Amino acid sequence: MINVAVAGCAGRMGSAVVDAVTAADDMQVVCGIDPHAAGDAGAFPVFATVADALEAVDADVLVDFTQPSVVAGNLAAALPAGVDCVVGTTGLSNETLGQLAADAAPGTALFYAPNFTTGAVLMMEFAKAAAPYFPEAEVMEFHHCNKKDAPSGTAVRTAQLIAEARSPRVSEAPGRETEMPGAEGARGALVEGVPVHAVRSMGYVASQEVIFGSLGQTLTIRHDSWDRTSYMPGVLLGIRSVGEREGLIVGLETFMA
Ligand SMILES: NC(=O)C1=CN([C@@H]2O[C@H](COP(=O)(O)OP(=O)(O)OC[C@H]3O[C@@H](n4cnc5c(N)ncnc54)[C@H](OP(=O)(O)O)[C@@H]3O)[C@@H](O)[C@H]2O)C=CC1
Ligand SMILES: O=C(O)C1=N[C@H](C(=O)O)C[C@H](O)C1
Repeated sequence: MINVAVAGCAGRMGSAVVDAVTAADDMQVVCGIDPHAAGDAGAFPVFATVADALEAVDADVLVDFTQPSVVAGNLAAALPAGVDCVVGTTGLSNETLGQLAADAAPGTALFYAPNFTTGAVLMMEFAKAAAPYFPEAEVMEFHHCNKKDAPSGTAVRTAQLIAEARSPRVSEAPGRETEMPGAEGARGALVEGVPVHAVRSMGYVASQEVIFGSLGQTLTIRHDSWDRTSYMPGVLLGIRSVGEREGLIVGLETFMA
């Protein structure tokens, strides 16, 4: 039985993780961490901080779906204590993830996936495959309006993968110099040289399009998450896999067969 602590257990993703772990035969939720829900009576104890939780319960894995501003502190409490971490919270740079993993106890792993859906992983793989053949690439991402970070972690990772895979022949697509006064930002944010556009609206869960262009043609790769259950098989795969690993691991593709 894998003992799982869920940080952000009262949130949109955290509550879905609690349901998915509870429904699985080989793992159980031993506690939650969520400041405003701390002390709630329920199927498991809820603590205000990761440090409080790890003093009170024996957890094998910490799953974190919290906020960009708090995830680093949670990991800094769990990793040196030898608790493997499965992280979906976006907004941390690769450099910060590396520093946190360097402070982990021996044999302990930090697994971060900017997106736990198989479809988004494939979208990024397809974008990586297309990038050398198209001089132009832009990312459009669409999320619910309560999202706390822009651009999304998935969009940032996609831009990084495109930048790494590009041939030297990247086009000079019209940029900031074409933005009209009072409409600065119209061409998006440049992430690793790739324009990224973030849409926030009620109605979306999470969607992304990657648009490639070359002479007389475009190629659009699109993924949609319509429901947060789409992330759960990937999160459970991470929980089951992380115990055999050590150090920093980025991307669900590492564990996909
Ligand atoms: N990698 C992936 O596949 C996915 C990643 N995400 C990412 O997951 C994160 C969470 O998203 P979502 O569930 O929508 O957000 P929510 O705001 O719904 O949930 C976050 C929860 O964390 C709580 N919280 C705040 N501070 C702490 C703390 N110090 N310790 C523990 N819990 C805390 C919040 O409480 P309160 O509201 O009271 O502040 C809230 O209940 C985001 O970064 C998002 O980008 C989301 C979907 C998929
Ligand atoms: O906040 C969200 O909802 C999501 N966040 C992740 C991201 O930033 O890419 C994953 C998915 O897009 C949903």
